[in-house]
Amino acid sequence: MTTDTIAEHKPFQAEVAELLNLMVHSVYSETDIFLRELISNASDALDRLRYEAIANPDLTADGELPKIRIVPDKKAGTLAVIDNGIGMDRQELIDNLGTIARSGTKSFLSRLTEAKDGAGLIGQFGVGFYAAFMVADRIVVTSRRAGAAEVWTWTSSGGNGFDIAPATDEDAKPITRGTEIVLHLKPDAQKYLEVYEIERIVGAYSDNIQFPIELKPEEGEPRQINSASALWQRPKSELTAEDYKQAYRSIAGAFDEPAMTLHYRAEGRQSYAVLLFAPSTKPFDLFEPNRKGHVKLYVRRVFIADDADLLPGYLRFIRGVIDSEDLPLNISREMLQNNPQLVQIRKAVTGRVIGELESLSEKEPETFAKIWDAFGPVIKEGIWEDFERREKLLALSRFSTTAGEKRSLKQYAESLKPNQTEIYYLVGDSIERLKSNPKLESANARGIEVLLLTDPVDAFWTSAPLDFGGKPLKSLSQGDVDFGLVPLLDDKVGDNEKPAADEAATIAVIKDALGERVSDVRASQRLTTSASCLVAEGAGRDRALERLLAQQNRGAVTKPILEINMRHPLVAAIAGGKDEARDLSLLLFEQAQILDGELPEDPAAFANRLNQLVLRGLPLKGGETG
Ligand SMILES: Nc1ncnc2c1ncn2[C@@H]1O[C@H](COP(=O)(O)OP(=O)(O)OP(=O)(O)O)[C@@H](O)[C@H]1O
Repeated sequence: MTTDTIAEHKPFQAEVAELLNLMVHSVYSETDIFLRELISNASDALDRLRYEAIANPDLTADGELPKIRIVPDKKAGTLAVIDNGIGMDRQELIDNLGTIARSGTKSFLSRLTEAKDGAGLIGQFGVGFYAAFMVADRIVVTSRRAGAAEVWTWTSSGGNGFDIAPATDEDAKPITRGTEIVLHLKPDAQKYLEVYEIERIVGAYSDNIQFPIELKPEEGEPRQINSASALWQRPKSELTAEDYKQAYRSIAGAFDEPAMTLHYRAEGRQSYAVLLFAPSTKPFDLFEPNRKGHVKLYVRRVFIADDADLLPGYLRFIRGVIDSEDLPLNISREMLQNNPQLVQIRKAVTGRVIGELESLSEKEPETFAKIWDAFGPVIKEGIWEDFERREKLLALSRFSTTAGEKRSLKQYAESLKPNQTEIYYLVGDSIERLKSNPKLESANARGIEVLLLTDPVDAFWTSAPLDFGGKPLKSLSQGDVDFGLVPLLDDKVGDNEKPAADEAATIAVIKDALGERVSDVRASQRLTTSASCLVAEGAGRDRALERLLAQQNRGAVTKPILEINMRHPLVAAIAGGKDEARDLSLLLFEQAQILDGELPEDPAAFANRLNQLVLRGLPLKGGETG
């Protein structure tokens, strides 16, 4: 160790600099969270030490008990948070406190810059250590990696980077292992030196930290200010809703209320305690490509991993802890992957979570609606992925339909029309656009309910063969539909009328005009008032899925089928052998594209054609329809 502190100066990664800029010019009222973040880091460091010491007991051979200590110093205007955890060496200080490795940081930062409710967003992202710059204008971190001789000091005043230097002997001596973080508080943050303020914040955010948190007042002995119990190990009967809320906030680092809490102990072939929560708001990274879960694995109260795949990807929004009594403590990360005990736990807990969601949906539909609004699109991934639980997940799903909002398939099944044997849906970009889609006309005329699906994931899960209660799910933009046996609500409307044109002749003319643009032209069962629509082959992909895949360059769009309404005057005009038959045929095709949210291949030619027809003041045969 040297007392010669030649500091090396390093810049922050661009994202950190941007984040710090936001922190320093903070507009957030919730500055309290800085302490929660530092305590949470200290607790992680103690967890990691305990974990590493399983393989390397020397690390904790000194017998020092794990703890976190908070030391306010009014004279110096500093607040210190000290832990005797794993610590950081020089490189770790540089890497961990100079960069943000998390994916999605850039998009988060731009949202943070725009958002009014910054604190809520910070909670979702967990800016962690950097939150301390909301209250401090200078931060000094002194750390000794457990087992190492060297102690390093990291110093920064925000903005233009940090200095890293060997700690002076005087600074190094008191740190046997772990990290000391000294915040030089800004003038307007001096309140954080008050004992009652510190106690209040720890009580609110960090009471469930498993390690003792001690407060060392300027006068008197240090005393513990949290309850330091593994709450999930305590019996349910001892715990209040408030306890659970606090536990959720401290385990998940969240600000919202849990919408669902699941706490139980499994006994039998395996024993483990489970404490899981469903948040009531959506985190920012829900749709990040790496779909990691947030359930922490403990073994006999020792933290093992927070990415152990304890639940399937479609339940990745669930937060909490699973604490096993049977797994070996020295289980390695590689072993976690295929451990048969964990596979069993995963299966059982997944079943419990889904069961709990089911019963919540029945007993507290409004609370369930919150979860569904935030995470429905994620849960629906499971319909596609989890074959075994497909029917259960379908039953859990809620839909916007032509009959109302938040409808379940059970409700749908209860309101089937006479002779209706299928469950119908339509996939598209927006509810408004779907509602005006001509493919709904014939279903509407019969009062048949149709699910209107607008989440991107809907195009995928619907491509699996699905049925609910023995009724197949069927797309209204794919294959044939036959509503023939379902009576019309008002049998004077629409499709009981006699076709105005000769079907075979009309279709031949249109086919000739459209050539390669379509794979077929057919008379439609779907339409009552509109002239035409486009559908996909029954056996192929739905048009919405094709469009989505084509946008991502993952597959070519196949040719659609043009369906025409034989009772429509435009169609009749084609059959009338008018000179305009070709233009009218193209128009039927292009209209249908536009109604599906697509652009005609040649918009200029389309506009031109339309203008020509309007100018000619084409006399239409039959009555005017919509
Ligand atoms: N007291 C500490 N002891 C040891 N390492 C620490 C300590 N504080 C921070 N670190 C290291 O610095 C890293 C960055 O901390 P930071 O709080 O910014 O993010 P995080 O803890 O990884 O994420 P989050 O705050 O979202 O949980 C941590 O992952 C950890 O490796």
